[in-house]
Amino acid sequence: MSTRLRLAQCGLSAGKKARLHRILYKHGLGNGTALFLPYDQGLEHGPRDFFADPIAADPKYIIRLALEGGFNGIAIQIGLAEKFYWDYAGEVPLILKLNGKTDIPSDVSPLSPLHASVEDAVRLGADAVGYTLYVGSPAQEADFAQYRSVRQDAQRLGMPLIVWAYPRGEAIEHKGGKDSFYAVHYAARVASELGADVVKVNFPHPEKRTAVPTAYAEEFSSQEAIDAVVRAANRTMVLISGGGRAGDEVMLEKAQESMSAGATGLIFGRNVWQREHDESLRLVDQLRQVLAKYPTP
Ligand SMILES: O=P(O)(O)OC[C@H]1O[C@](O)(COP(=O)(O)O)[C@@H](O)[C@@H]1O
Repeated sequence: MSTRLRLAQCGLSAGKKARLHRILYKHGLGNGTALFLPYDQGLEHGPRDFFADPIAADPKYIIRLALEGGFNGIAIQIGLAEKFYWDYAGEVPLILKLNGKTDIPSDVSPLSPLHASVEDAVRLGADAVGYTLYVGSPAQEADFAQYRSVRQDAQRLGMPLIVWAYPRGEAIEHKGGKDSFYAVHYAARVASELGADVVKVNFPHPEKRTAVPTAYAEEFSSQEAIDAVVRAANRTMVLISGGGRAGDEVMLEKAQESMSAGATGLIFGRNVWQREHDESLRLVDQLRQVLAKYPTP
């Protein structure tokens, strides 16, 4: 289904539609696909993520990289948005991440607390908000309740809601793991059931089959798995996460399979900025070439 059709059929408010239209058609390739730059890892993982290329610790450098690379948007936390986005407001869309946590506590029962609001996003000129939902966490009940208040605010204020649907916690570790096909497939469906406008998922790994429900125990190719994930999200647009550093070939194949499955786009962070500037732009250019093959005018 084309992005425009999705926007037309989803009963979105005019505010959500206008913002999504701006992100998808006025930035990036302008063809209905999206390439986002996530930069919340300083909170989620700590400064260790910047060791590979220390300049990446500088938020100004990253925002400029997003502009230079022709990204559709940059996802950052409130502190960086307030101190750094102002200089570039409107030049590259802002996705304000509303919740987040450190990785210092164990991942047994994760919950990502809120520290910004949809009102903050409106004030800062954001075109979308991001919420991390830990699908299957023992703290899921509190997470769902917190998510509900964000969804209602986003609905009221016409702000598109992007859900980082991340299977996490003790239970999923015993059922294939957080990036098994079973886990990612389920997460995509959960985000759609819970009213996300866009869902961001990890690329599924069908080979991770230990203790998964029997329906997932047979062999699936990675293309079959990502096809099913995008279908599971139905009218919710899908973005595929980058994950930790991997080879360029692996990343390009992931991009190709995701777009061919009908994903709206990619949200690659560490694989883009954990390297020298020219190398970052070279990978971005290759990713844009993949997106250019899947326009949804
Ligand atoms: O899988 P983890 O460790 O929770 O990673 C979370 C991080 O991954 C992202 O979702 C995507 O970024 P990357 O492309 O760097 O993986 C970030 O927004 C977030 O900080």
